[in-house]
Amino acid sequence: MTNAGGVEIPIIDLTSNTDAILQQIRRASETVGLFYIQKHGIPEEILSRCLAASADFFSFDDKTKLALWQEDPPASNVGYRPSLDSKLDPQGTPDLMEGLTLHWEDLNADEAGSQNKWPVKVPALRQATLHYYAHALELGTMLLQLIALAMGLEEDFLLNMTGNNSSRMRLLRYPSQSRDVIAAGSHSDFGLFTILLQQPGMEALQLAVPKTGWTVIPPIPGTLVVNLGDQSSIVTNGVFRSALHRVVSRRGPERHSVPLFFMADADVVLQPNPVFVTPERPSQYEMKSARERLDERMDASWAPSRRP
Ligand SMILES: O=C(O)CCC(=O)C(=O)O
Ligand SMILES: [Fe+2]
Repeated sequence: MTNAGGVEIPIIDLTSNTDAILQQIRRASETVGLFYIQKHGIPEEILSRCLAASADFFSFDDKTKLALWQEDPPASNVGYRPSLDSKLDPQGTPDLMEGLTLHWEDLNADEAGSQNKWPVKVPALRQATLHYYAHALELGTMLLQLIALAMGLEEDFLLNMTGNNSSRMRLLRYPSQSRDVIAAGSHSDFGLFTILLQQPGMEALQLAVPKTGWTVIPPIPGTLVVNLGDQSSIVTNGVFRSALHRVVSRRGPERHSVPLFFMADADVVLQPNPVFVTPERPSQYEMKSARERLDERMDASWAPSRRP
């Protein structure tokens, strides 16, 4: 457990007994929608190499980065977007981070056929990010099963929603700051859950905790953060909470992070599982496809295209 402003956020040891893991996932998911995992099996150097290659990419000039331009979704969901191009909180100020979005491809597949946009000037980026992606997908598969069991559903319930691997990874850089600012607006993630790799030593992520308010979720050595997204709330009719979070950049150097979003496939119809719907608790969500819901959220948070 770590105590964040009076709230207990578990650090779940993934090598411990399954019942203990499920109990901790369930409790965290019903209260704050976020937990840490440790002994997750991904070697430290895979994480640090991914962050280092990402930092290397972002250090290049705008021309190099803008060559990887991501068209407005839904036309495209891979590529580069500069700072101020999204409003994760549609009522807030534009987000300060720049980002390169990737989707899964096999490292051994021919790069020429890749749907990702890779910078020719940073050849090491592909290997470093896909290495981490491969490990994180394995971990994500395990989490899909554990979270489904923690929901009281069949082990394969969430896995079956993600058969096409609609996951997305984003490499993010937050610029250095001369004062504390909201760098990514308050939001919940759109998918089932997110595995978040944070740069060691930099406190910036904050979680809205009921009755407590914004609480820092610091990077803890040897751990990764897992936060639930809206699709997990929908499946459980609101019993599992999607974590409301934001990023506050502190005065100081730039920061890097790598969220990996696990999402239901676009054609999956999202609705509460019947076990969560009772006469006392009718369905709180309209039946819609994952694609429809994603498009709605993207439309709301995507600032008008500023392609230079
Ligand atoms: O950079 C972070 O720590 C969080 C980023 C985030 O919340 C997001 O991209 O959805
Ligand atoms: Fe997020």
